[in-house]
Amino acid sequence: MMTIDGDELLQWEPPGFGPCEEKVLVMVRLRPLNEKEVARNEISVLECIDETTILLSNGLHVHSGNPTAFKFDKVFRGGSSTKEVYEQGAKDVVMSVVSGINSTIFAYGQTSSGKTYTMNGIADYTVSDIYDYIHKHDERAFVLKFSAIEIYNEVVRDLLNSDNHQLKLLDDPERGTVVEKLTEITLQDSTHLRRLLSMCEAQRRTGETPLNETSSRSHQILKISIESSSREFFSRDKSTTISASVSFVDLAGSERASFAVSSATRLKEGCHINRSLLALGTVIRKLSKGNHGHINYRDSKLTRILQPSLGGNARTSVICTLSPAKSQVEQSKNTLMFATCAKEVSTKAQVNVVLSDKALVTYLQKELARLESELRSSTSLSSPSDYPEILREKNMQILKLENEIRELTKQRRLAESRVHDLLQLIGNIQASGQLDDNTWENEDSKPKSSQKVPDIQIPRQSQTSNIGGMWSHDLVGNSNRVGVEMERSNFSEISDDEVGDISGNVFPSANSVNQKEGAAQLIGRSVLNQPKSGSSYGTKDVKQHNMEKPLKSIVNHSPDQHILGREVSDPETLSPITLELNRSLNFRDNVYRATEQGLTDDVEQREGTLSEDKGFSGRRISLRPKLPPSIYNSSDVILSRNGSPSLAGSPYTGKITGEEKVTYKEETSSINASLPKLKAGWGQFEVQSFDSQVSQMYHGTSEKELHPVMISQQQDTPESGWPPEFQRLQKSIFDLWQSCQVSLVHRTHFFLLFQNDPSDIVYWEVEFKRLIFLNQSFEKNRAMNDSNALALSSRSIRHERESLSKSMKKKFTKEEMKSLYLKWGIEKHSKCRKLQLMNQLWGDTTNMNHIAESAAIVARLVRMSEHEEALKGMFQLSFKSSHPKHTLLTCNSLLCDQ
Ligand SMILES: Nc1ncnc2c1ncn2[C@@H]1O[C@H](COP(=O)(O)OP(=O)(O)OP(=O)(O)O)[C@@H](O)[C@H]1O
Repeated sequence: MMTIDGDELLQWEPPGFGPCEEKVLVMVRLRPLNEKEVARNEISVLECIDETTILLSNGLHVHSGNPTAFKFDKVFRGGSSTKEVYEQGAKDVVMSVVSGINSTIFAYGQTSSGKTYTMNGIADYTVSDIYDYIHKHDERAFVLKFSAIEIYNEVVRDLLNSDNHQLKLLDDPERGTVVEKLTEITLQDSTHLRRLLSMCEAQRRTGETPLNETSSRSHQILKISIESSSREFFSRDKSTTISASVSFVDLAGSERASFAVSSATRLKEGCHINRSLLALGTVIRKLSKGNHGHINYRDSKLTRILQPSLGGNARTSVICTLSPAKSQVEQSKNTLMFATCAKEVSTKAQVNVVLSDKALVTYLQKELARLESELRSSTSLSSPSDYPEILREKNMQILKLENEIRELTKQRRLAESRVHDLLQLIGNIQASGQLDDNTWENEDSKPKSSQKVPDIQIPRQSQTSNIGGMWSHDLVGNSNRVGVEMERSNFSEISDDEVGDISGNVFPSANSVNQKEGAAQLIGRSVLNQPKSGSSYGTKDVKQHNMEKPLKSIVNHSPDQHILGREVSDPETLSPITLELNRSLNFRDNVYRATEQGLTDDVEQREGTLSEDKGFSGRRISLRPKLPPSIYNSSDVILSRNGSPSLAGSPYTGKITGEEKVTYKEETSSINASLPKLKAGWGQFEVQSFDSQVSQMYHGTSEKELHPVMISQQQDTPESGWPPEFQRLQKSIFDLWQSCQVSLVHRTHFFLLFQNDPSDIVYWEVEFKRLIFLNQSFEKNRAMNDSNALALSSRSIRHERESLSKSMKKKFTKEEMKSLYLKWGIEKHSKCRKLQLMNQLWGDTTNMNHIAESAAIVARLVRMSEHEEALKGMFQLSFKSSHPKHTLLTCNSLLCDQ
């Protein structure tokens, strides 16, 4: 048995963090002869001869006859106090609860042998120790809850609710058997808990039997649940919440019915008591044999409820109480037999870790890193000089994907031409006002009834996501997650309906379609929802053609087909980096979806005070995260997450605390401090000169015809030794962000993410190219005077600013806000000061301090400041080879890291 005490508790973890198999701890407690027994001149037939052995004699006296010795983990003689029983046996098991391990302690024995006497004492000492522990560990926040039931005549009752209702047992796939509608009270302090314990004692069914005037006629289960997490806002432990419960089970007397019975009521009780104890005994006996087979926990409510403690994931201890009196020798023998079987039962104790969303993201990141490192293990490249090699390798992968794209493009064309035919047909049908067999021009073109037309697939609305207003469309679709993503608002040529996943539903048989509605279903919303004017087919045709244009324009934006120095031979080939980025963002999208539910929960918790039932967010590591479908837009991401998507707040939060409000100054300085790292990193990374590329990328112009922004930047004096190429590129990006009205959250994410690793330059390049495209799209909209498209993008950034301004109050203290207004020159009595501030952010693209401060403010508002790496992992955009420690991504390492 492992010893856990005091401060070591939180560091304790079972070997390998996985389940730790251990035997049930079995103790025997002998009580002294009571007054009645003494009065009857009873003699003692039981004696503890050492700390682990008890002798039972069938004869007149324990030393006469032929005593049988029974050995247990611990035996306590009549004179032992309950304190000794607790300290020397029970404490070790019950206090596992504070380290996240469920534990259970049973009292088993015949009536009047001292079960209640022992359990009350043990519960009392446990309460003291738990609260002692909590006081010594004020770096962690604890939430304690209490519930209590009794099982009387196979009926479960809530001891904290006096209405006597019968409670149902439900089977929960994740939590096992749960008691429905059970009262669970959040504890304030030890006095509160003791008050509740007395209340349960008063509520419990007792009755008079010949052996015990206040005999407990029911099985009582008291349960204290403890959840704890670090109080520190940025603590490494914060992301891990541990949660466990300790149960105190005081069973009803194990005597035979006839033995203690004095009335019909007692007889009925005795039958039920015996039935459940018999089921308990059977379960224990089967478990003790090791060869488990089917264990029928469902034979009684008692065994159903106690299932986790019997061979489950709890640490379990059984205290068998005995009367030494000769008159009860048979009952004592039964108790000792039960104890002997219980000794052989094993459980698999396990730390119950509840992962916060943040920890879940970290976990997924690490898992990803591990998988990536496995993939790369053949090359094991690590130094910056190896980056070109990595790039080459990636290019190879990209070429492979490009081939796939070509193949899929062919397939799409084929499908389109069939859709074309079919639409024409439907056009005819619509024209004739009727869809009947005559519509089909000839028998061959008419699909047979109940026959599918397998290779015609309907374009359907693609799942789009628009996180922070960016990266919304996947042009190729889910089956081939390679495509080009671009900002929805700036890509007005493509509507949701057009951006399709060609792997839609298989066409239904034509014969089943005999009405216009049928036809509408047949060709799908994306086609029939076209404007009524003109032929729907014609419109679709044009739009399908347009759909290809952006793809081509991305490829063709550089006249000589150079993308990052790689020649692109096929005009349909996409930029490798675009492809890589897309893959990353799809991954990010998935992670966001996976965490969104928890994040929303987190927000709910922040907004209200901590309720009894919602003390903690987060998921148990063993549970699969639910993946609610979600479509993001820039305002959603800000409003619903209450912060950056990867930065799900604390697993345990009531209201935002003062600690949470990390000062704005700290954030700004941390961002400023990290800028030199980029500078240093630049030197190590072999980069091509961007000057020529950059100039060519602006509308295919030569260096002489630079964009005005670039020209002005070229005239700038380089600041503090930054490589001028990078400065120019970065400033161009800042300008383009501004002119393309790119989401502030995106700018901040990007700016904060890509500044520590020399290889990040690649992403700046990619971002630049993407922005060039967006800018062209913008220009086109302007040229076409497409006020709708332009208004849409302005609206989206305005919404974002409004959303950010709304969250300012929560994220900044009044003083901080005041000093921000002062600093940013916002008049004291002017209106909408928060919005004014938001409108200024990211505006001065020539001033690096302005940029860093803007990023710090936005980061603070969406809580992303210290998590660049986490976000980067989510974007899956690091070329860094994984650190070896990441390869051992087990729960164990996760916990250790925390
Ligand atoms: N170790 C002990 N030392 C002194 N008195 C004890 C001890 N154990 C039990 N007693 C006394 O014996 C009496 C019966 O104890 P208790 O009610 O705990 O028995 P029980 O096993 O719970 O009985 P039942 O199953 O009928 O509820 C009580 O008055 C209690 O104070």
